[in-house]
Amino acid sequence: MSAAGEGGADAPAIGFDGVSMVYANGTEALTDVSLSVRRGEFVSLVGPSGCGKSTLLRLAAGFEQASAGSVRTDGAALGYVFQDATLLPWRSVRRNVELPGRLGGLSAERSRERAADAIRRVGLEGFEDHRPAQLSGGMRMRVSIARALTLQPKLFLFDEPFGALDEMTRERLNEEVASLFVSDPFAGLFVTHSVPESVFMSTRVVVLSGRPGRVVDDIGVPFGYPRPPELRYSAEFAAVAAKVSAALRRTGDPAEEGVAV
Ligand SMILES: Nc1ncnc2c1ncn2[C@@H]1O[C@H](COP(=O)(O)OP(=O)(O)OP(=O)(O)O)[C@@H](O)[C@H]1O
Repeated sequence: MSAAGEGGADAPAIGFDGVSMVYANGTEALTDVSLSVRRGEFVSLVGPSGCGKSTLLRLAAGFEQASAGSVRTDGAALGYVFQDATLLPWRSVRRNVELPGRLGGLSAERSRERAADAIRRVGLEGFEDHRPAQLSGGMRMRVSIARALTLQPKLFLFDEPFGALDEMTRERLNEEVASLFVSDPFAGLFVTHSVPESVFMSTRVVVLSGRPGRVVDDIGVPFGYPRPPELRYSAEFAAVAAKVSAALRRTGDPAEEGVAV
């Protein structure tokens, strides 16, 4: 059972309480997950492949209904960035980014303004008239982030958005998303298979067990923002990453081998 759009001024942007999820074919994806994320918190979800990370995001977005427990949001605007940029190939960058505003009933002028602002925030000024095929993978992902930004999300869901990118591009995009978070703190829920990425981005890293996923650890990351790129090479950073890796090892699932450390 789930209920969305409830809670007072101090309510978390997203709260899972005792959530279990069994798909119609009988696959048990999640069991008894309780977790909440407030604005100003950036929470990464890590865990073995197939442990239900994407399922949690889909529940947060209301794309799926939990089989048990409750999923509550504070009703504020939500942004979702998928693993693939999922752009319309025949539309320009500008027209891709304008799309959610138009579909959401904004005027053409307001959609244009929001799109221009979002394109500037992700550093794609000058590429407005390009089509997706004319962009690099990293730029396509920036378009996808800009498209979500036009909704002015207070809850931002990221489903392993940078997994397909090379390391340098991925690190740059990590820094850019972190700076979007600093400039207008949303509640972030970020799925990744990369331990360093989870630590670099987050205020907390939540570790899920193998399927059916349940929370096995919730590790605070004691660094402020903005985070300099060199942070990744510090002893303090390595210590937090080691904690996350150790928690993943405790999940005892062979799929954990797929987790980059
Ligand atoms: N619509 C669906 N119907 C049935 N089973 C599903 C459905 N969606 C996901 N599953 C199953 O639920 C489990 C959890 O899937 P989910 O995609 O949430 O895991 P994940 O942790 O995000 O995986 P990965 O890390 O590999 O992306 C998997 O076993 C998957 O096959």
